[in-house]
Amino acid sequence: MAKVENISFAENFPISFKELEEEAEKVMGAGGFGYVQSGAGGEETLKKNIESFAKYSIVPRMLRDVSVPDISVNLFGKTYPYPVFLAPIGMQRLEHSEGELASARAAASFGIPFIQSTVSSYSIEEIANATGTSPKWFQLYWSNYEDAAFSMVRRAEESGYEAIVLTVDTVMMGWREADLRNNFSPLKLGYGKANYESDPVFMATLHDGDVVQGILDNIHHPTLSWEHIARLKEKTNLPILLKGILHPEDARLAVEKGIDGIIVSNHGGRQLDGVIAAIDALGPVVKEVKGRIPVLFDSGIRRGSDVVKALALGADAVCLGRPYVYGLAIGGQNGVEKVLANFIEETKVSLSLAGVGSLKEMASLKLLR
Ligand SMILES: Cc1cc2nc3c(=O)[nH]c(=O)nc-3n(C[C@H](O)[C@H](O)[C@H](O)COP(=O)(O)O)c2cc1C
Ligand SMILES: O=C(O)C(=O)c1ccccc1
Repeated sequence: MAKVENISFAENFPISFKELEEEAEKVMGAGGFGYVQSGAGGEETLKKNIESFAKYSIVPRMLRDVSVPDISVNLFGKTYPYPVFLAPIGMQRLEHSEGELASARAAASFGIPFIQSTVSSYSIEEIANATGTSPKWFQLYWSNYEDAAFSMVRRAEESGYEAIVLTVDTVMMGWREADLRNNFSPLKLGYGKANYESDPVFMATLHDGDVVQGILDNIHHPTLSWEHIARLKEKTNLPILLKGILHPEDARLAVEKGIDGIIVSNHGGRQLDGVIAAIDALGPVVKEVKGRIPVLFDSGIRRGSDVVKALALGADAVCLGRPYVYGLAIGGQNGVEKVLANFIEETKVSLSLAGVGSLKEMASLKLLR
C-alpha cells in the first residue's frame, strides 16, 4: 500500500515505543495515561512481556533474493496486505476526540483489520459508516444479560464486520494499582458506552435509564464457560476467535469445540499479574494447534523485529495495542498511520534481512533461545 512509502522522517513524529510513550504522557491526563500504560498487580507480566522478546535471537539466512517482500496474509478466506492488525482497545475518546473513528480510518488506509472493542467510544454503526467496506472485526465482552451480547454480534454482522473476537481473560477486571491510586475508571466516566446506549436489547433491560450502571452490571462475567461459546456459535456465521489463550490445553479445547482462531495474549499484562510472557506461550500453543486454525498474537509487540519473532514462532498475524493508542493520543488518525507505517516498514526490512521473502517462507526462519 502506498502509505508505507509516504513516511516522512523529517516530521519529528516519535519513532521508538519509548518516545511514543513519553509524548503520549504529555498530551494525556494522568488518569488516562496511567490507565493505558500500567499493568496489573506488581507489573511482573507487563515487564516480562517486553523482556522476553530478547531471549529469542533470529538466525538469518543470506543470498535468497528478498527484493520484493510479500507480507500479505490470508485468514478466513480474506487476504490482508500486512500481518499487523489493531488490537481491541476500549474507550478511545480517552486518547483523542475522534477515538475509534480515527484508528479505524487509519487501519482502513492500510487495508488491515480494525478490531473494535465492545466498550468503544463510538458504536459499531458509527465506525462502519466512517470506514465503509474496510476490514473490521468485533471484540465481544459477554453480557450477563446474554441477549445483549448476541444483539451486538448481530449488529456487527449486519454492519459487515468479518469476525467475532471473544475475549476470555477478562471475566473480571485485573487488580490495577495505578487506577486505584488515581481513582480512575473510564467505564464509570462513560467513555465506553456507545455500543450499549445504541443497543435496543440492552436498553430494554434498564430500569432507571442508567446506562453506565447497566454496563457495570453486565460486563463482568465470572461464570463464562465453554457452554456460552457453544451458544455464541449458534448465533453467528462469522468466524469466532478466542482472545486471551495462554495454555496449550485451552488451545486444544478451542480447536475441538470448533473455534475458528486463537489470539495468544495476556491482555498486555493488565489482567492476572505473574502469568507467562505472551511470547513464551506462543510456541507451545502453535505446537498444539498444528496449523488447524490460525493463531494470532499480542502483548509486548514494540517494533518490527518483534513482529518477525512472533511470526517465526508460528503466529499468523500480530495485533498492536499500546503503540497505536499512543499514536492516536499524539496525532489522531495521522498518528496511528505513522505508527503503523513504521511497524510495517521495520517488519519488511527485518524479514528481508533475515532472508525471508514472503510469509510462506516463514517456517524456514530459525529462532535460537
Ligand atoms: C488501554 C487499553 C484498553 C484495552 N481494552 C481492551 C478491550 O476493550 N478489549 C480487549 O479484548 N482487550 C483490550 N485491551 C488489551 C489489548 O487488546 C491487547 O491485548 C494489549 O494491549 C496487548 O498488549 P500491548 O499493548 O502491551 O502490546 C486493552 C489494552 C489497553 C492498553
Ligand atoms: O482495560 C482493559 O484492558 C479492558 O479490557 C477493559 C475491560 C472492561 C471494561 C473496560 C476496559
